[in-house]
Amino acid sequence: MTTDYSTLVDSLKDLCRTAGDAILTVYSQDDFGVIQKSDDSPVTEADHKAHAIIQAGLVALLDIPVLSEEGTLPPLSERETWTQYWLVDPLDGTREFIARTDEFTINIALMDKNQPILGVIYAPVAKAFYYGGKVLHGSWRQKVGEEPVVINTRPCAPEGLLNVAVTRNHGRDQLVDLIERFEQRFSEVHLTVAGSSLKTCLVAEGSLDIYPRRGPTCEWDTAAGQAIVEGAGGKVLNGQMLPLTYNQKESLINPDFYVVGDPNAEWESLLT
Ligand SMILES: Nc1ncnc2c1ncn2[C@@H]1O[C@H](COP(=O)(O)O)[C@@H](OP(=O)(O)O)[C@H]1O
Ligand SMILES: [Mg+2]
Repeated sequence: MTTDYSTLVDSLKDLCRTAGDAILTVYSQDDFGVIQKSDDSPVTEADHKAHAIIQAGLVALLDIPVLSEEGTLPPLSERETWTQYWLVDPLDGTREFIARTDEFTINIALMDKNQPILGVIYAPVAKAFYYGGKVLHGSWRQKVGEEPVVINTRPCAPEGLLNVAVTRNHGRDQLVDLIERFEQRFSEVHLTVAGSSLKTCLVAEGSLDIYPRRGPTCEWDTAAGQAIVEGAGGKVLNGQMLPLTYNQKESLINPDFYVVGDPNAEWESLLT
């Protein structure tokens, strides 16, 4: 059976809207409960509500396994048998949600042979979608109620400005050396702080050049963004300058990675 990816993406956007509204209902409360998970990261009622809506909605769309931050993690022996699966972060940027910065997202990736082939990211406060991937032959940004706009990454030249996406939270100390190297190579380096997968979206739409991430993240934090940035002409590289891999080990922790808008720029000497 062939999949109609354009129809599928429309349904994914509807599902994100529904989950986003549930997240915003919690966000509008003066006081919502925050629980610390075993990895010491926070989780709220909004994460759980979004997870339940997305899990049920995805299975109804395409009945393949769902791997979600708020679901159960099957052992690798079971996950290895999957040819396709949904990889989901129902609320990426929970710390942003708790700090009320508005910069949190829903992330849904369709994985095929352990590669993200389609991604949808939704920012509920901005009411903005980013979506795309190789099966759609491109990537787009769309505000609710408006037409989609094609997005492309931008070229990056050593003599010019380098605009770098950085996390607002822990993990910035590991970037100090790298940013010094950037400052030696580029005439000007500008840092843009943003929460969640929005950093990858800013590279995908050509607003920024690179999002370096050192320190732990999980596969559901990167998969949808990777599909989108690849559809827009960029790449997500590990420290060996190879694409990130998925579903290859028991743990879903990513290595350090670099989202680059211009894959032809001379990154290797800077990043390795
Ligand atoms: N110690 C840790 N282990 C695993 N992932 C971590 C982590 N610390 C941060 N992250 C990941 O970084 C994401 C947030 O990135 P940022 O701070 O740049 O917005 C978190 O997403 P969640 O909010 O979905 O948990 C989480 O997945
Ligand atoms: Mg999350």
